[in-house]
Amino acid sequence: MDQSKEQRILNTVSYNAIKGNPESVLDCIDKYCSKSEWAMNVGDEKGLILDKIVEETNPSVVLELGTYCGYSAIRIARLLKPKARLLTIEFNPEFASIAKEIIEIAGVNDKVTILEGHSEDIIPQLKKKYEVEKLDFVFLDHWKERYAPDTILLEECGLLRKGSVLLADNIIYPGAPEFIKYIRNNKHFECTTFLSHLEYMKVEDAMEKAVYLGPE
Ligand SMILES: Cc1ccc(Cc2cc(O)c(O)c(C(=O)NC/C=C/[C@H]3O[C@@H](n4cnc5c(N)ncnc54)[C@H](O)[C@@H]3O)c2)cc1
Ligand SMILES: [Mg+2]
Repeated sequence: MDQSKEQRILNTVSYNAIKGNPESVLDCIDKYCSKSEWAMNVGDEKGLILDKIVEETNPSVVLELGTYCGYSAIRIARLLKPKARLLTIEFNPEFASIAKEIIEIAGVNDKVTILEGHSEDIIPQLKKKYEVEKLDFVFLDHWKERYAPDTILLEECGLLRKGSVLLADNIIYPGAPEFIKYIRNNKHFECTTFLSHLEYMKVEDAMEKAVYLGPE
């Protein structure tokens, strides 16, 4: 049976990237996905916006929804301070195992834990099972119609604190209209839109940053 695109991405990383060098893994994926096969990594252009917001926030505990091949997990983890950690949720077992290998090649596996399963099942377990108190930073990049319900779930589970930062990919393309409707007219969030482009394409896209202001 011929290989999947994600397996081919792992092959090119394993063959071409410098082991233990996260930048070289990111470059390798970006080159492959812009030259050979498009894939839904946040990419180099939106990646720079992600970098800046992660550096400004300097989070200790990060949650990512939608690991895919691990590109944004590596992007975030490489910027985290020594004790900080990233939990990333992925329900597709093939993607989870490919991401695990790519994250190991990048050398950031000591900071990253891949939680295999549906976000709606795992988020309620974060406090008790994964010893999370509060989330400092959440990157949303999974199915777009899950952005709003999962944001509500994070609030309900008491995982957000005053200043927690949510960053959502693709709010223009493919778009996350329910999430935008929910978050922008919500007095508990302070929103900012970062205009950019769809990864590896000339198509308009954007990321939405939403800072949680607290439950009152
Ligand atoms: C046809 C087409 C292709 C690409 C685009 C453009 C485009 C550009 C982008 O940057 C995109 O992020 C996307 C996009 O659709 N992303 C969805 C990403 C899902 C990943 O997350 C996983 N997952 C999905 N729901 C859950 C869930 N509840 N719990 C746990 N894991 C979940 C999946 O297992 C995948 O690993 C699309 C538009 C149209
Ligand atoms: Mg995306």
